[in-house]
Amino acid sequence: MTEQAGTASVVDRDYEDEPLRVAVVGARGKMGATVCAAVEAADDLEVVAMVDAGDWLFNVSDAGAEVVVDFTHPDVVMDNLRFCVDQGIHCVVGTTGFTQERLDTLSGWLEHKPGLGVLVAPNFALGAVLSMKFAQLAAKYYESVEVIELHHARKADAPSGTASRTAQLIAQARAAAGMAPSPDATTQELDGARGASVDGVRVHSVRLSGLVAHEEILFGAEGETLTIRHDSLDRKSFMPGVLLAVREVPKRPGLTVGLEDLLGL
Ligand SMILES: NC(=O)C1=CN([C@@H]2O[C@H](COP(=O)(O)OP(=O)(O)OC[C@H]3O[C@@H](n4cnc5c(N)ncnc54)[C@H](OP(=O)(O)O)[C@@H]3O)[C@@H](O)[C@H]2O)C=CC1
Ligand SMILES: O=C(O)C1=N[C@H](C(=O)O)C[C@H](O)C1
Repeated sequence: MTEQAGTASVVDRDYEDEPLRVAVVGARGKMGATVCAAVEAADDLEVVAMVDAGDWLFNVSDAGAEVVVDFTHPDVVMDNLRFCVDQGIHCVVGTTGFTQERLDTLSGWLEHKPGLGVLVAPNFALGAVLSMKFAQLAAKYYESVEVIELHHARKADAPSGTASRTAQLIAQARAAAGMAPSPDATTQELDGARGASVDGVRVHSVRLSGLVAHEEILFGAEGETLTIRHDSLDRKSFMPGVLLAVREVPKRPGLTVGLEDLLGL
């Protein structure tokens, strides 16, 4: 992907009856291809550019895109966003790898672009967003918690962005409630057997052909357990959330993280 800073300002929309012009970056990937089909099928949206690895990113601005949807790779997404922000193009980002440092960098860029919106969501599936919310609610009632995420074998990153975010939200809820760490008497373990610690919450990653995207949040207390499970069985499950974000992001200046606000959660 070729990147070059531009100077265009945020596009003002005064032709509401025309379809919103959308560019998809990562368009030949599993998610990108599904997004292209979903956008094309929506009467109020149109795909004006499809860009993938090795393509010229200026195709996006040359095509007059108003919103870019990025489903690429954690290694390249910040460069893509830098370009889009410089060009004044709103962004919907599904690509994972967003640390707090990256989000802060993005917020800093947006301070210089009043009116420009970027939405970053670790998961666009309704059930995944609800699962995170339910987990936040349950967190303070259970002394034990662990997260298991299960994905297709071609996934680049582990743990998943959704599992990391889930663990962070649980950790915040536990800290706010003044809870001690989950009990764990392990003194001897094979490396990795207890998963990764995300803000003190254990996260386990399974990679298995045949799967799409799945997550279980396990809570435990004396004499009971609670399991919250979500399954994306098809990438179409992400599309209502992606399309909602595409329609909403031009109306939401600054950085929005997650779909919760858009869903009224
Ligand atoms: N937020 C959500 O709801 C969801 C998020 N995701 C995330 O989205 C991302 C993509 O997932 P997925 O579609 O499965 O991955 P894929 O590997 O199938 O697709 C990524 C595509 O991006 C291309 N690409 C790589 N670098 C660039 C670049 N610099 N510019 C443009 N295109 C580029 C890749 O090309 P090449 O293969 O040649 O490198 C590939 O075609 C991941 O981070 C994943 O975790 C996935 C599902 C849902
Ligand atoms: O790579 C995937 O497939 C997915 N990635 C996102 C993540 O890492 O959380 C969202 C979903 O789990 C599918």
